[in-house]
Amino acid sequence: MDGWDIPGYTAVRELGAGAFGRVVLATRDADRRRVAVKSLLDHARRAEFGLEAQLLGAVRSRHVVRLLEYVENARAAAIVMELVPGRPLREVLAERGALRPEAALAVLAGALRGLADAHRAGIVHRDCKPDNVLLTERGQAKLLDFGIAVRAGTETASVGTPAYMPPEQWQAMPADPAGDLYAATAVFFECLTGERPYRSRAVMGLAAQHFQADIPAGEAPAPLRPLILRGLAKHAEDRPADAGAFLDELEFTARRAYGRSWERTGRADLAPRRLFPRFALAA
Ligand SMILES: Nc1ncnc2c1ncn2[C@@H]1O[C@H](COP(=O)(O)OP(=O)(O)OP(=O)(O)O)[C@@H](O)[C@H]1O
Repeated sequence: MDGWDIPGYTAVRELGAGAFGRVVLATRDADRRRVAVKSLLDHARRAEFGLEAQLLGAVRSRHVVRLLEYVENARAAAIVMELVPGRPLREVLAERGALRPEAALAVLAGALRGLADAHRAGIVHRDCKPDNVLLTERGQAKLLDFGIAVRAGTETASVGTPAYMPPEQWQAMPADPAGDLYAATAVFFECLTGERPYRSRAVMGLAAQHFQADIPAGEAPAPLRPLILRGLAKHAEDRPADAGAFLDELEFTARRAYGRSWERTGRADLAPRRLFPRFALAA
């Protein structure tokens, strides 16, 4: 593969490319283990990339992709991760549009579990969106891409993905876990309806909608509207106290509306092997 210079790893094929790097399926030469390697293309961003690896390495969670190693030398820098056989939620939404409510709830539950573990480690993800949620073969959601994550309380310029960004992130307020609950709810809304909550094409128009527009909870199935209203509350203090508290609300609501096996039903609906036979990453 062009430009591949990560000692100890052999590239197999590209999995995805981002703004500053690319993610490659590779094998670890020592034991032939298959891994995902995110390598840096823009070396001016080495410090940020190192921080991404450090923050990812600080999170221990079944719902966050696991860091195996950070490789750095004069020519290259690479984040070596467990390979998650699955598909990005973005792809699944593009193919299917809205998901059934139980599947949307399973995605939100997985994202909240991953975020709860990140928050427990003092880290705010700041970029929860369908591109950064992988659905495993068993239909579980795993968070990835800690590229703009920071320690809670850090002040930075306003960065993020406009469609999912909470009002306080637009205002460059110190990073707060409550912002991740907002972004996860925007993703949940998209899973339920096939649309983002706010759709202005102009960035400033989108900002205004996040700040002022009525929360479009009416587009979601009636039993789930309270979750949308809580998670997309304009003010952080009106959202659930933390990801764990939001999970409790979710579980209570889901069980009442869809019965005790809502999560099993939702995950079965998301399991890529059944729905997407072309997917063969694990083979
Ligand atoms: N551990 C992994 N296992 C399997 N696939 C992965 C893994 N990590 C990343 N990918 C794939 O690579 C894509 C890009 O990953 P990631 O978002 O971390 O890169 P990025 O360069 O930061 O991208 P962007 O700039 O779009 O945020 C993901 O959407 C996913 O499809």
